Amino acid sequence: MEVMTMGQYEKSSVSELQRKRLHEHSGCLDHSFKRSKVEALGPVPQNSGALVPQASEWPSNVVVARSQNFQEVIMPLKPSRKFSLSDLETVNTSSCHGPVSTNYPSPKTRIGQLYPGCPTQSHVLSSNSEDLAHENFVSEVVQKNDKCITSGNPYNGYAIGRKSQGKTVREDSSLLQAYPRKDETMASEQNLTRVNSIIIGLEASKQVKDDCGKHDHVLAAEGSSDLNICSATKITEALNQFRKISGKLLRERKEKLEGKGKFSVQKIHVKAAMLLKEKRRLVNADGKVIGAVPGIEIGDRFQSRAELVIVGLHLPFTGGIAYTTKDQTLIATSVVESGQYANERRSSDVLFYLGQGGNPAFGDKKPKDQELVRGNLALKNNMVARIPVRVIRRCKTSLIFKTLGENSGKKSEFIYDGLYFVTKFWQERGEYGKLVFKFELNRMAGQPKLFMGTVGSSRTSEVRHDHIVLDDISWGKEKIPLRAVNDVDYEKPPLFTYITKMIYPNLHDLSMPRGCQCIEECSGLERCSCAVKNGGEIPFDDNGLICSQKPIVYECGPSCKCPPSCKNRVSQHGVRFQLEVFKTESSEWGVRSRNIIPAGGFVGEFIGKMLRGMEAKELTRYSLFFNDIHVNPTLKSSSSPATHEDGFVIDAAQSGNLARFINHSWSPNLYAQYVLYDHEDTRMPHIMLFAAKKIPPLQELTCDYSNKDNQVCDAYRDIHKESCYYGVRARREALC
Ligand SMILES: C[S@@+](CC[C@H](N)C(=O)[O-])C[C@H]1O[C@@H](n2cnc3c(N)ncnc32)[C@H](O)[C@@H]1O
Repeated sequence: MEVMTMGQYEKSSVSELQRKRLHEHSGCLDHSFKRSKVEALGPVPQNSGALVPQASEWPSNVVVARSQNFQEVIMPLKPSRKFSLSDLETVNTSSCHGPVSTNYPSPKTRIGQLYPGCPTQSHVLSSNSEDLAHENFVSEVVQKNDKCITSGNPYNGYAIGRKSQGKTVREDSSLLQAYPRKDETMASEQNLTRVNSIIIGLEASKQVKDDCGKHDHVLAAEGSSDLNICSATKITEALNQFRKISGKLLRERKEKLEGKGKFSVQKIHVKAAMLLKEKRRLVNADGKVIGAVPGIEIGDRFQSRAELVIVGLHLPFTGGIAYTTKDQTLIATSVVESGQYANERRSSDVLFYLGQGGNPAFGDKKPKDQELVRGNLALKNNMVARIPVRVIRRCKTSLIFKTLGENSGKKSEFIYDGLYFVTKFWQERGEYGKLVFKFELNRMAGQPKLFMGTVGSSRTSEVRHDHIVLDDISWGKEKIPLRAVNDVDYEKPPLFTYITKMIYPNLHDLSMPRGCQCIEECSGLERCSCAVKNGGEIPFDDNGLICSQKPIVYECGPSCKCPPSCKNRVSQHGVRFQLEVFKTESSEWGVRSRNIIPAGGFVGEFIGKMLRGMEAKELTRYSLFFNDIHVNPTLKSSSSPATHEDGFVIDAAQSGNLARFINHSWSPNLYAQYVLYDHEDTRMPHIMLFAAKKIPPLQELTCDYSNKDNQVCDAYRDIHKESCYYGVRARREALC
């Protein structure tokens, strides 16, 4: 029944109440610490009075936490139960500071975050060894068998070490995430299992099970000496040095220019960073740290990209994806969400990250398709190996940094958001009409939430907190998940069966067209029979954008000899843009894209059940019928408007796809193009929707269903004329 402390506990700031609570826990506390038997893990600082008992005397089931002032509290754990964060709730950690002391939430309870996974037979000790004493909140987990010592900073995760011949060999690892703050997410056994498996994934070949008994969370990491210096103190020092040097260089440059002419602050930053590199003052200089960087916490803010380099969080000065080589495989270590590119946030935990390359605004002279190389390949490898990547977000800030003795007037800073898993990647058409890679990154569970103030996550807006009511309305049937967002109420879109191919009437004999004989890509030359049907041309450009509207476009089909990549196969490949269903202001559902859609870009097919008009007894709000006498000669002339009974109807009420949510507008940004490729019945072509003009992200996608250009028509064409969401009937904008 006693609270044990080490070192300065007598002078500790643990309150009476706290003592009492600790006291209550102390049933199984071993009192046998003896100063004479200290086995320090390094030189002991004067003021620490560190006591580290010999292994044989380590009490079982205790935990020692360290407070802000390096005061330790020993707390008992009940035998046979796992350590719980509540055991440490009372530790006095009233304030703290970190490498960039701007935005730390109260560290209360965090100090315990190191321990939840410790097996009960382990001891959790603090250490005041010199190198640890300079780090804030460092504690150590020491295993009883005298073989493994796990030490770490509860703010950063673990540093891993081993006990060898009575000496501690510090082999730090930055591979672990910090455990969550208790008040947000309790570190659970599940979390630990996950974290363990990450490490195992990362360091499988280095696992030191033999040394460490059965505790596979104790692993030797590579680059140990580098990682050792990754402490908060080292980081703070490096940052201070950097700010000093870059400040001096900036002042000199300003003086030289005497207020005239411009200079690049970024270049000066790079120069200052290089000077520090020469002095070997950079942290994680080789960029090999995968996972959390010791000494850096979620929420740490940095003033420039150069500072990310200085602290080893993200090494390239400009590139968005940092990667390293591990076992001869490229592995991404970090990405910066700069807000400059078409990255999108699905939520605060899900990021769609644009791959690198092919962007004329950034190095590449001409837009081109992105390739699966360098950072893109690395991110893919992270996905395959389930290796997390650090995410750093650029934030718009109201903070004015007062470095250099003056207001730098910074409008943005960089904030460390934590570790993310790459969960998916795909190709789509980018802003320049070229293929780009998109990676879906999901924030690892169990990390502290990011309190970021205002964060500019995308080029257009601040972080969006869309209320996602459904992750994927296609239930995995489309290549890209199509989420449903509802910021109006909590309703989900109406249920229907999602299909990706048309359902045709049973009786109808759909004959396959004769395909072209082109072995390679089709071209507009006469020998391509599909091009001939298209009037001697391929109706799509090299970027897959449709060149002009036609009564019918003939794409190459299943009986053509050309490859699937043929330029004359576009709409049959399905949805490429990141589309979503959303609740509109009129409380109906609509569709929009999270990407820019270039003019002529293919958006989707109106899919449903094809019915003979006569069979479609009632038209629903999800019915479209063909009303084009050029396409369907069986229809009557336009002077006597055709009804749906004359031809065919696509009904998407029961079974359909995303297009069933596209609304009508008199000023649409999409148009319907008839396309044939897998059958040749002109009475029931595919209805493919293409962008009539460049459509900015998040603008509602609309189509004119009023049979305006002898196209598709919905059952409500007359209603549209009277009551349309989009106001009075406007003059239709010219198609590009
Ligand atoms: C293909 S659905 C579009 C999705 C629909 N908004 C929903 O929530 O399911 C077409 C139906 O939506 C409604 N609608 C679409 N555009 C409209 C508009 N501009 N004005 C009024 N109603 C419209 C009509 O009821 C129409 O029949």
